[in-house]
Amino acid sequence: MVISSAWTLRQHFQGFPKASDFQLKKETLPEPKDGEVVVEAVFLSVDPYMRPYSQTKMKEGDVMIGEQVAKVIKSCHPSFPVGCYVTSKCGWRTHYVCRGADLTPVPPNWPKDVSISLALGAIGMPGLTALLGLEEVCEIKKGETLLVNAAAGAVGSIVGQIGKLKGCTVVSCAGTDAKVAYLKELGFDHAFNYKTVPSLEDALKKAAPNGYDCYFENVGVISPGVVMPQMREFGRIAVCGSISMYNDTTPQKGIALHHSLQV
Ligand SMILES: NC(=O)C1=CN([C@@H]2O[C@H](COP(=O)(O)OP(=O)(O)OC[C@H]3O[C@@H](n4cnc5c(N)ncnc54)[C@H](OP(=O)(O)O)[C@@H]3O)[C@@H](O)[C@H]2O)C=CC1
Ligand SMILES: CCCCCC(=O)/C=C/[C@H]1[C@H](O)CC(=O)[C@@H]1CCCCCCC(=O)O
Repeated sequence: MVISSAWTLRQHFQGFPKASDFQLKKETLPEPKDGEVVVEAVFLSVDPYMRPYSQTKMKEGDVMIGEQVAKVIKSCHPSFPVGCYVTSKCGWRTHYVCRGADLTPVPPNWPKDVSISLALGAIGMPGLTALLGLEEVCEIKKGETLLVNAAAGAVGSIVGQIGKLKGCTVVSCAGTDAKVAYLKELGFDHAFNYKTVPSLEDALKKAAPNGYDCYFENVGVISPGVVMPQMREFGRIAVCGSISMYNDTTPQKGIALHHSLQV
């Protein structure tokens, strides 16, 4: 018998999420049927999308959505033997009975010195988002100048690193000096703290006097009025997210790049 603990949404978030919006519940799991497995969570992910998606895709009392890296502890599916690792969208819970068809295997040749948590990060959804945004949306090319914000985050840090691998000049910003130091460690060409620079406009101009070919927008805090005049002719903008707005209780006024983002 396996008892699962699950974090549920006690009530929809109003503004910034609070601990009291969640409730931990226990549940006794049934035995797996043919084609099913029981998984045990190893790593859970907490991602920005959960804030807006909870509003539209969850009802109060539901288990929090999310992906996890998990270990198979009981199996009735030949492709997922006991002991193998998988990624699974089974939310914030310790254990779950899943259909094998809903699981993605973590490759068995995963390097021993690389944490499997990366299957939720650089090698998972955030890394793929970075790759797709740069290659498919921005169609980035060698020699171009790329601007990325939330650059120390799961998506932004991969955006900048792919940009460097592609031979681009990477201008990055983040919200603390410690993060800016990390961006420099990653080898990004320019990094600044957008909260403390005297003028965002000047910081962007100083880093790239000839302007930007690509802008990977994660936050929604640099106003279009500042960034648009600094885009080069035929420049491309990937509006990946607008995290600074997810906790807003009233929509922000003015022109924004993110207005067509929907969940
Ligand atoms: N379109 C898609 O398919 C996907 C879009 N996304 C989007 O990409 C963006 C980044 O995601 P991800 O890298 O996973 O995020 P992380 O949680 O790794 O990083 C988020 C960072 O955003 C910055 N930030 C700025 N304003 C706020 C705010 N008001 N509240 C919280 N954080 C803020 C902070 O960095 P700092 O201190 O530097 O300001 C924070 O650390 C999000 O907008 C997300 O929704 C993510 C995955 C897929
Ligand atoms: C205005 C909201 C913008 C949110 C942008 C964002 O962070 C999107 C992330 C999704 C991306 O499109 C690809 C994904 O896998 C992200 C999460 C989608 C999860 C849906 C979860 C539903 C569930 O588990 O039931």
